[in-house]
Amino acid sequence: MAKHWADFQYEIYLNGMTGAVPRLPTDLTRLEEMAEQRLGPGPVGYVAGSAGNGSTARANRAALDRRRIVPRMLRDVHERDLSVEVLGRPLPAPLALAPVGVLSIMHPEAETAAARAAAAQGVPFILSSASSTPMEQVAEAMGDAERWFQLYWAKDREVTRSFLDRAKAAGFSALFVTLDTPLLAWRPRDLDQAYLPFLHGVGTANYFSDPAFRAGLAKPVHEDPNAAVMHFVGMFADPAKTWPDLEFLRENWDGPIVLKGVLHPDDARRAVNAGMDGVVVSNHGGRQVAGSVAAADALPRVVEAAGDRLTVLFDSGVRSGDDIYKALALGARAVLVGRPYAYGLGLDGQAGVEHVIRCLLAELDLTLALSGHSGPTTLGPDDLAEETV
Ligand SMILES: Cc1cc2nc3c(=O)[nH]c(=O)nc-3n(C[C@H](O)[C@H](O)[C@H](O)COP(=O)(O)O)c2cc1C
Ligand SMILES: CCCCCCC(=O)C(=O)O
Repeated sequence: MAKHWADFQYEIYLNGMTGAVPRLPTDLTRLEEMAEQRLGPGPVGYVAGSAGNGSTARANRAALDRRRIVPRMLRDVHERDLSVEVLGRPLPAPLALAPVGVLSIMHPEAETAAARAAAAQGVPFILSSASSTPMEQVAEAMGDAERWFQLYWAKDREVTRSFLDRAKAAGFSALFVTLDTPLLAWRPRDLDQAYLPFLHGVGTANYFSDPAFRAGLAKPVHEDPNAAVMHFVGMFADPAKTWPDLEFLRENWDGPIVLKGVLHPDDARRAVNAGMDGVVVSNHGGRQVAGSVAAADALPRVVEAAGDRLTVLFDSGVRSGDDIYKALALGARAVLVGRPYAYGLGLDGQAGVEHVIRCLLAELDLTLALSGHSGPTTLGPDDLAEETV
């Protein structure tokens, strides 16, 4: 029998009999405020912030909230199984941790603690290329657990090649290429505090440890760290890239390639033509295009365009198990979550990230069961109604 993630619920109640209550709230929307009180406005502002006046982030939430679940009754749900296959890999649940850069602003153990939490819960960890920890160290912390690598597609081809070689050698099985960040967006919350973590003594050890990156520096990183950061900022992504450039990645990566940040159905068709394996329907959690379409509103059209030719994943605004349910019902195979686990990390390290994963999946398990589903594979658009007001 598959694991019932919902058992976490009674674990919490039973622990309560000895006076113990969870260290973190089980309504994950409360984490941001707690994190801000604990960690201060700079780092949490960077994590919580979004592009422009925040309308894309709000639209992400509104698009999920507007869709309502239509539960079905009297369907045997006593045995449930949340497992799904994603990119040819069996996963215990339709969830992965999204790539989030420079996690050392949240916790000294940064990506290593988050990756350990993912491994402990059997959820894939997607490591950001802008991580504060070299990818080899993260891989070592994960043993043989499922790990995927997110690539910012650098201007310098040798840096990209070096990252791909390192990721392959470190056992990352899939490549997530982020397309929505050829430039850093206009982010007022960070601008008003003049806070960009990379320039606050944090750096990104993943780049700074890379031989091809270091070859482009006039002085070693420790002699001129700000110059190293500005070199990173200037080359981490490339606004000149176009679809034919994907050929280089296809030639240099043997495993699945997923394009992150696709919102238009024509881009999904282009992904198919370019030999890609999947897309993440995402607007980067509202952090890139101010005024963008909500990710959940874009999802059905991308799913339709992809047919069975691409694995379609989803992120942006997921805060609860019922949000995951809705994304799956709209056609996503699995969902990524970003900010909630970054706050969990900031508040309680590896345990905080595990708490976030377990809350999301317990709530998903219960929402499925209470709505008449034994697992994610039977969900479809008929399980949702859309509020029109
Ligand atoms: C602080 C922060 C840093 C991020 N860094 C990256 C990154 O390095 N690479 C990337 O592809 N996406 C990055 N993202 C975007 C996430 O992968 C994801 O798309 C987004 O967080 C999903 O929205 P959510 O936070 O509402 O779950 C970052 C997001 C946040 C909040
Ligand atoms: C200037 C470097 C930007 C890295 C972007 C990290 C990210 O994806 C995000 O903040 O969002």
